[in-house]
Amino acid sequence: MGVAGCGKTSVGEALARTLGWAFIEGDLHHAPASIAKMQAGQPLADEDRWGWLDQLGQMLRTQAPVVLSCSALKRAYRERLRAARPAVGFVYLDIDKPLALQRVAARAAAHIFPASLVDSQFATLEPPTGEPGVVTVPAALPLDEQVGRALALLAAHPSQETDA
Ligand SMILES: Nc1ncnc2c1ncn2[C@@H]1O[C@H](COP(=O)(O)OP(=O)(O)OP(=O)(O)O)[C@@H](O)[C@H]1O
Ligand SMILES: O=C(O)[C@H](O)[C@@H](O)[C@H](O)[C@H](O)CO
Repeated sequence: MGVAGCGKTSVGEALARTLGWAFIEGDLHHAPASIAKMQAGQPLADEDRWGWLDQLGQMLRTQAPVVLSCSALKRAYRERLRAARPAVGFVYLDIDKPLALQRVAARAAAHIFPASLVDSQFATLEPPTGEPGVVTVPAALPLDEQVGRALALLAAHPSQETDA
């Protein structure tokens, strides 16, 4: 979990590969209207995200063990996923705004998400610090170290699946 550009896809895929688990790319399950909204430079609102979160929650419930990439920016969004799958764990990829902007701008031409929306991601973000079943991983660390830290969460909570 985390804002655009924090590394959800990169870390999630690498973690799933290491574990031999399936990987679900949360961005592929946004409604077409939500994709269009982001492409038009408008941030998603709660109403755009509830149905998407419920769909992802159902996938967590039925396809576990699995690694899912999902922004899950607000506590209420994470609670929605926890309600669907109580054993879910979260890998919070902690990134600062300059690095997120740099990463999102670098890939803007090939991606649904414009750099102009990065500010809104940080405005929406409620960091999960202090919530149970969360590991915070700096987004600037090398990938293999990030995977190692995510695995440590699973070692501490063996029944936990991971939402990167
Ligand atoms: N640990 C890392 N070190 C250096 N670069 C990274 C790291 N993780 C990801 N990146 C780079 O940052 C960019 C964004 O990564 P990625 O697409 O995985 O993030 P994301 O959170 O899934 O983004 P989004 O949700 O906006 O699609 C990519 O160009 C990726 O190669
Ligand atoms: O909740 C959201 O606002 C979205 O899920 C975004 O975070 C993006 O889809 C993603 O990060 C960009 O690729």
